[in-house]
Amino acid sequence: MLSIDKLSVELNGKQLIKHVTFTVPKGRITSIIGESGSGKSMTVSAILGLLPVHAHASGGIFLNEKNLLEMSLKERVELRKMHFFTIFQDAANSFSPSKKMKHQLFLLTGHKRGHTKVTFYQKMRLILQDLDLTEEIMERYPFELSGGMLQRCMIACALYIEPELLIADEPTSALDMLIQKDFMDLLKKLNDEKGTTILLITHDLDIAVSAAHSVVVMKKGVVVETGQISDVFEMPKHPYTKLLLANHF
Ligand SMILES: Nc1ncnc2c1ncn2[C@@H]1O[C@H](COP(=O)(O)OP(=O)(O)OP(=O)(O)O)[C@@H](O)[C@H]1O
Repeated sequence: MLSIDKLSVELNGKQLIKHVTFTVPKGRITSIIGESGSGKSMTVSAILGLLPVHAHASGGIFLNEKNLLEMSLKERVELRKMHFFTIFQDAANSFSPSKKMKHQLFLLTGHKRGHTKVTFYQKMRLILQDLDLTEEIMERYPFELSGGMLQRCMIACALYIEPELLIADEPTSALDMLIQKDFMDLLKKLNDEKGTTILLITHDLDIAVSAAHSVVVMKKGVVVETGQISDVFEMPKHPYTKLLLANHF
């Protein structure tokens, strides 16, 4: 569904990622792993069309066979709005502190889909109930909710939007252990029940192995290994993957 082909990103004469190639199959969870600075977030920024201003991307990012790098800015904004949904590390930063949750949830979902507020309330209320969030949270401000509740709100948005691709960039890093598991269970449920394709970026190998079907291992801006998670974790081929796993388990 999403296919990254020899993607390179250069900024101020420095190559930040080089010839990155991997696929994100439809309906599966694919995880990018690698230590800090390996290029995980830069790859995601390129996919989202959110690279730093002077960065230059080359190669291909194909969504259903269309190369995103050949699209106009306007087309990419539209594509991001209609087909992608992103959950970042710190949900608190995804929301404005000065607006009630109902306005922000509407902007992230119903508004994007062209729904009226009445339709939005009807649908969102049911989704929140399913996630054990009372609809009363819609009347609250983000700072009145916990980090775990805010990440659940992001899942609620994904359930509403049903995006073609959900990108979760270190979604559990700001959560404590128990809430992390809870969040990952919801993400897996979204994939199981709705067939949502997920690209999960994490430096936490436990999270990758518990959730993903396949894995992309990055080191210093390069993909060193890809494959089914069980194959890569049981029989890693690249010395860097071996080292990562040996240091972890
Ligand atoms: N805005 C930027 N300007 C210049 N260089 C950058 C910028 N953002 C990232 N880099 C560089 O790009 C490379 C890849 O960084 P990236 O943030 O993609 O790594 P990462 O694997 O996501 O790390 P982390 O897990 O710490 O987020 C690093 O060398 C980093 O220093």
